[in-house]
Amino acid sequence: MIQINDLVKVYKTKKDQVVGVDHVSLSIKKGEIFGIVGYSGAGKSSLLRCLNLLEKPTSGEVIIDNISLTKLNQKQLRAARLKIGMIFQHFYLVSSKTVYENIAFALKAANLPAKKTHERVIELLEMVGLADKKNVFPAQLSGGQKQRVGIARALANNPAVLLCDEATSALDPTTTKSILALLKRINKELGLTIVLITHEMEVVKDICDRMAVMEAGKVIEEGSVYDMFANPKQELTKNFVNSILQFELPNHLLEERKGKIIKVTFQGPIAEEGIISDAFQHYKVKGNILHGKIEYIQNNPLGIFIMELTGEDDEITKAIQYIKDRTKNVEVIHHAS
Ligand SMILES: Nc1ncnc2c1ncn2[C@@H]1O[C@H](COP(=O)(O)OP(=O)(O)OP(=O)(O)O)[C@@H](O)[C@H]1O
Repeated sequence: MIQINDLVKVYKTKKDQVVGVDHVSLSIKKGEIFGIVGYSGAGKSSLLRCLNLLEKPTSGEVIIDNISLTKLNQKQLRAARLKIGMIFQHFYLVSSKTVYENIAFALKAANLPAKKTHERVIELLEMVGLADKKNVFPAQLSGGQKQRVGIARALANNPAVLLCDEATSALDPTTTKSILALLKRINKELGLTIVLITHEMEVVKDICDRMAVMEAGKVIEEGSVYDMFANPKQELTKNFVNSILQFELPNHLLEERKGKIIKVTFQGPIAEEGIISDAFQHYKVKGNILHGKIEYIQNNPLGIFIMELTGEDDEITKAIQYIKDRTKNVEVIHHAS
């Protein structure tokens, strides 16, 4: 659906040049929700804005729905852009127009008869749950409602792709959840491909199917959201995952322990099985859970437990092996000295 080939964006300033996007290649499938995460300055906005050519790439190619956007002339690009909706952190609604007019304005380029425009605006307002707000001005809306107008406007021309630029970053956690639920619903109902950029891993965990992590203009890791949570490889990805799974134990707690401390990650349905209690039954080992959590990522359980094992060294080794054989992911994080 979206193919990004060796994309580079260099900003030239008077004195020097800044690389915003550094040789990025990505494939985003039709109908998926793809998240791009990274800290400030990583190049997320630059990459997203290159996807609809709001920023002109310095080199490389962007192909959407088999059309190479980077090869189009201005007129062709204007037509192609109608198929790419975009929403923003700060909504960018026109303050002097009502909700209805803000949405109708987006339909201007489509040159629909007035009746059709009216029907479409009403349909969009219903889709985003704002039918009763059609005559109010943006200043009278909450942040979440403004973003709903932004979504309705972005969907006006039936786009195939929706680009979301930190769309929930200005919203409180409850409103964020409701906007994410709306995005998920339109993704399912309309088969819309969604690309979102965010610095919040929670957003990715809630609605994305796959994700990429960016640092210094480059994509340093990509994969299914579940795999990235279960088995992050790069330090930065681990930091993002830890921002949700927060499993750092205080040093003094580690120092007070007498046994071996292990971190076990259970993937998929296995998280629901009693592997640990089985291990304790089979071997003369006592376990003390120091931290534990089961997260559900796209309805798949991912269990992470940190525990102290005490007993004979030999028995502990066997118990660890028993758990390892069944979970594949056991890490000894501390030995008592
Ligand atoms: N118009 C511009 N002119 C010059 N440099 C720019 C411009 N836009 C972005 N940059 C630079 O490109 C790099 C990537 O910025 P970008 O805004 O894409 O990152 P980001 O990950 O989206 O960060 P943030 O979340 O803070 O927006 C940064 O070093 C930034 O300073």
